[in-house]
Amino acid sequence: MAFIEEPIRIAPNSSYLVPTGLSMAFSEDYEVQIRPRSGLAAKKSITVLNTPGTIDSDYRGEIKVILFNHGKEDFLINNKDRIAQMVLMPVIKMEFEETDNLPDTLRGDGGFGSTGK
Ligand SMILES: O=c1ccn([C@H]2C[C@H](O)[C@@H](COP(=O)(O)OP(=O)(O)OP(=O)(O)O)O2)c(=O)[nH]1
Repeated sequence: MAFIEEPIRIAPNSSYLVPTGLSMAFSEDYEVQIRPRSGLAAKKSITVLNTPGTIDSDYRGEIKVILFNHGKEDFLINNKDRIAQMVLMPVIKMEFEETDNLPDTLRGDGGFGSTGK
């Protein structure tokens, strides 16, 4: 069944919420991540805007892919085109504990280029 009846056109410098026609259920110990395809990025400057997109284990709606066209030409999507890739990833659950004191490290609060180029 075609869920993209008409080709989708993404203009340069624009994003589009692309329907996949897919819904899924999986264990709550996992998430699904949506990632760009490197070929589309390298050749057409098409990427996934929110990469990696998160599909929660309790989500039952249609999975959608937020594509962004960084290129100079319109990007056309037809039914069954391969526009992104999904990866099943384990989720590590943790509990937070509030404190005023963190253990010391050499780095301390240095970041954002503090170690040089
Ligand atoms: O690229 C994406 C990202 C998310 N979703 C769906 C599945 C996901 O489980 C749900 C919520 O995503 P997320 O948690 O990233 O969104 P939010 O902005 O935090 O919204 P919410 O308040 O619904 O959690 O939307 C997609 O279909 N594609």
